[in-house]
Amino acid sequence: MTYAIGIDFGTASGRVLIVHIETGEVAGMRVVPYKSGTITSSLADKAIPHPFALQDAKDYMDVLRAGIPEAVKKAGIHPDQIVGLGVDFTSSTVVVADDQLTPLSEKEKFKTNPHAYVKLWKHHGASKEAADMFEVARMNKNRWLGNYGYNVSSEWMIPKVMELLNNAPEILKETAYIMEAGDWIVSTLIQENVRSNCARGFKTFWNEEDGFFYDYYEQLHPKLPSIIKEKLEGRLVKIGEKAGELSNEMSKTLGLPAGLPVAPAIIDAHSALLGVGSERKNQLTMVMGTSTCHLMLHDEQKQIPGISGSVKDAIIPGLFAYEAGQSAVGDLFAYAVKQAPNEYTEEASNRHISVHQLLEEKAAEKRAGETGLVALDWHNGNRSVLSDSDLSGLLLGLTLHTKIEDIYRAYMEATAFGTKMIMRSYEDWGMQIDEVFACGGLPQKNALLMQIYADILNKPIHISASDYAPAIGAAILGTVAGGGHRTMEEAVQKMKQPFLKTVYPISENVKIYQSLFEIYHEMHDFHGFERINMMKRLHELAARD
Ligand SMILES: Nc1ncnc2c1ncn2[C@@H]1O[C@H](COP(=O)(O)OP(=O)(O)O)[C@@H](O)[C@H]1O
Ligand SMILES: O=C(CO)[C@@H](O)[C@@H](O)COP(=O)(O)O
Repeated sequence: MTYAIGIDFGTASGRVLIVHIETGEVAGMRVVPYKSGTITSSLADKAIPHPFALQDAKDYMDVLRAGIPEAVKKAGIHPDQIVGLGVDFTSSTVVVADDQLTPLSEKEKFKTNPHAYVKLWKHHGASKEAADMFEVARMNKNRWLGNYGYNVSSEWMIPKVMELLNNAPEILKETAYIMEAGDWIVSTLIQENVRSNCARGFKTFWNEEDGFFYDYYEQLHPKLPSIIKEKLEGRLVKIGEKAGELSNEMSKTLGLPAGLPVAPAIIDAHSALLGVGSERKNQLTMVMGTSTCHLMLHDEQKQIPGISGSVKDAIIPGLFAYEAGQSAVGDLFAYAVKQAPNEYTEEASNRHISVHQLLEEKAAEKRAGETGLVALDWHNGNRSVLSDSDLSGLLLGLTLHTKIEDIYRAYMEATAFGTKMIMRSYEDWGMQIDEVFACGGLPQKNALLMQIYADILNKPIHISASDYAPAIGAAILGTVAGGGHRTMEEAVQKMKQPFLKTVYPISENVKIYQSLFEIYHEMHDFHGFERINMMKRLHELAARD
């Protein structure tokens, strides 16, 4: 058996890869876009509230049903040659399901109820709940939040559970399981309610020693502890183990052997670390797509303010995985693309290139600093280092001569400045960064972007040759679950993807960007003033205890 299946569920599509377990070569692949995409305005003409970002779980099943048989066919292999299957998923992407694992959105009476649908990581309907949770922790000297950057994000699972409790009791009543979408897929494949330690550790305030923080939940809502017990529990499976075996029913649907070993789900960005082979400390990996996640590994746990968190064994057994992030990166560039004038869209269409590519080309004609613009990239809030989804973006320096490509460039620079803030936080807390890796959909699509990042971070950046590092990581987990390699380390060494190239900083640009970063920093501190002060106070308080 020489192949593994890795399935990466992103924000806009799912990607199924068939990967050779000795060489990491991708033998077959199928990308399946989600039919309903991200639902933000209405369900069957019924308007939904503004900050909602929903998906239909049916689209995930289509990725399996359409993607797996086609990827296997493209690879030209027999299903018996497959050793195991792994899944990675965006997170916290939350499914509510009945006791048969059927999502409640499939029930006729809930067809237009937004709370019955999948709540995507970027769903901001739980902002109030996240703020309330933060306040309760603050009143308790911040006791539970140290390993989560001293913050609560509305992107996480528990605020979303609280949102259901406050706004959708009718849904909660019929919900047997509240699940990470990754766990839901794996549970559906093996027909058993299982939960992976990766998303559970990062998104639900859980750790292996203490379990869930029930004393915290009690203070949030009297009903919350029992809801967590009833609907979030399930057999725990750790990264590097086997979750179970493909059920007979799913084997028929997917054309795969019954009993095929299935790995526990891993968060998409975390999986990418395995795919690029960044499995040691002192390496920073940027997974750049709709959003960016900044991952590191370390042998100690440090309570770094403003990051998304740190969890033991979440990526490589024995090491703490650290995550920080920016909640709008590709999305921010898409926002600029939408504002491009007709003449630009026509030019792009005549030349058979995307508007992104056209804007990149035009932006590359300007030198560093030439646009006179500095932007703050908080159009979808700030994930790190302030963790406040209500913060908004800024654009400074507009004139009547400013063109859309200037703004596009300013946004690229702003996201790189945001990454520099994150890098500084890691370094300030003794997490030395010797190497920077970039993967995800963006690095290969936009060469200017990566040069800007190298110049602003003032570090060489190794770019993965694969756009699909998370799916490779998932295939690595599938291989290990199926016994194709004995250890994670062995599987990573055999299956990791090569680098396409390394982009080096240009010293002239580095100097210019150092002064622009000072302006970005001032904008950051000015616009994030209240949040920064609150975090400083919390941190002092925690340090005194
Ligand atoms: N040439 C480009 N330059 C910059 N951003 C791009 C380009 N083409 C697409 N994008 C952005 O890439 C994002 C999708 O990234 P990708 O990694 O493919 O998906 P996901 O984040 O769902 O895993 C979208 O937000 C889109 O706006
Ligand atoms: O938040 C996380 C990981 O914790 C990501 O799943 C989320 O940023 C979505 O990632 P994508 O940009 O869709 O790849």
